[in-house]
Amino acid sequence: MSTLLLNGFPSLRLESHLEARNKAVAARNISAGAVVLSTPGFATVLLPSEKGRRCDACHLPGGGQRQAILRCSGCASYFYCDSSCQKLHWPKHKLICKRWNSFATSPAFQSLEEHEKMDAILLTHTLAELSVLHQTGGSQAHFDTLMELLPSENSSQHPPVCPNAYPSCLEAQIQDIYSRFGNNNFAVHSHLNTFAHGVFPLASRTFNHSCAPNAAAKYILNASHVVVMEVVALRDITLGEEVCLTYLDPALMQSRHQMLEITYGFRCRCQSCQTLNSMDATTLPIDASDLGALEASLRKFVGIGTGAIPSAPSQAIPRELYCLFSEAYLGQLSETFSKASHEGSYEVAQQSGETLLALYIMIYPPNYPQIGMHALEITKSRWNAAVVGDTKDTLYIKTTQYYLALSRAILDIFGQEGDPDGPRQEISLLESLINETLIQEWSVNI
Ligand SMILES: C[S@@+](CC[C@H](N)C(=O)[O-])C[C@H]1O[C@@H](n2cnc3c(N)ncnc32)[C@H](O)[C@@H]1O
Repeated sequence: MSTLLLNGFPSLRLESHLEARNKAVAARNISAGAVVLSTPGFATVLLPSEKGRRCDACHLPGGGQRQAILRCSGCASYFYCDSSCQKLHWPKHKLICKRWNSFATSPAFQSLEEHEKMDAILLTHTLAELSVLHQTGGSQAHFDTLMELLPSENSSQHPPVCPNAYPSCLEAQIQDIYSRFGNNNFAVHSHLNTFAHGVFPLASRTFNHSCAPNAAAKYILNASHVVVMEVVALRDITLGEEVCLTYLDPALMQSRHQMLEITYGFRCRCQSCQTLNSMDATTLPIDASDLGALEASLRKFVGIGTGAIPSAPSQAIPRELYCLFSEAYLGQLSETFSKASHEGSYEVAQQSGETLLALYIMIYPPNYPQIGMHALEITKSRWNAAVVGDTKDTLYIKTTQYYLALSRAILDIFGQEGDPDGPRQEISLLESLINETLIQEWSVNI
């Protein structure tokens, strides 16, 4: 069985699972921050918005300190950092280079929805990769793992594929391969911003879904290499515990249940889904001061502003707060925070930022990177307010430092992902900037 590929990862083993066929369990105690699985993308394709901005082979962004992006002179539609990335991609790309433009402008391709176009390109790249393995006699272990995945029950007819991407002997397999796409298609991100989609068969074969996962996927980009997915433990995991990823953003509180059923074919029975399902619909108060009072109770419930590390309380959520657990309200709050952080008022930014943090702490599992990223946004907003408003208030500066420390603690567990630089570098910069400003310019000692 090709899942022998898991033999290289001694902290995991597969066991049987009543509903999901198999589950990955910890074969030893795993510490928070440990990488439990590392696996290359079998095929990855850039989102249309990233075409020409990132390399089609290694997916690093061009410009800046990196070399300018080179355009393939054959099709003028694929872009590379340099000749070494072009060489890496060429065995696959040469199969489609001459046919690419007529395929991409064909009515069959153009009539597809955007997500179907991504599927068509990903399927083309998957078949081209497989063709190369056929031609070169390379190891098919990852492809075998792909074909071992559970097919979607309701997978539609496969989208059109660029001609010449595959030899005719593979024709009969295309629908079979495509039936594994729907529930095994990863969004590839850098600092949590999606820039590509990819097929990572070993990760798909290994991890089941949880709305409160204890592990998360991150992506490692290196020049002249394909993208590698690393799965990181978000907290200490004990021997025998199931290791899970989340297939959907847990913040999709009302829609995720249905999406899991439609896309992945199972009904999620986790504690978080049960709690959300039991919250009968209540509407947000229209009066701003009533809403403000509820938001303040939520912040208090989660322990925001107490100086301790906030965490989801074990007691039941008070009924009057149910109305705040809605996707619509979360979107609204996030917009308010982003607008107020950029344009003021800083008071509004602080309150909406902290309310959003309280919700994130209730929705996401401990150390989930989104919490750390948001704590960093609050830090920046508070620091801007301090600098622009010349606020040397000690309490104010202390909370800025508190949020900075919170974001570092969380993002250090997830570690570096995606593009060079990013949130952890921003945290280091902010740490020194804040210290220098406090000591040298403001003579404040905390
Ligand atoms: C990517 S596969 C996961 C690996 C799978 N356990 C296996 O043995 O190949 C996704 C499929 O696993 C099943 N699955 C994953 N998480 C589940 C869960 N929490 N509850 C029930 N079934 C689940 C569903 O059938 C889903 O479509």
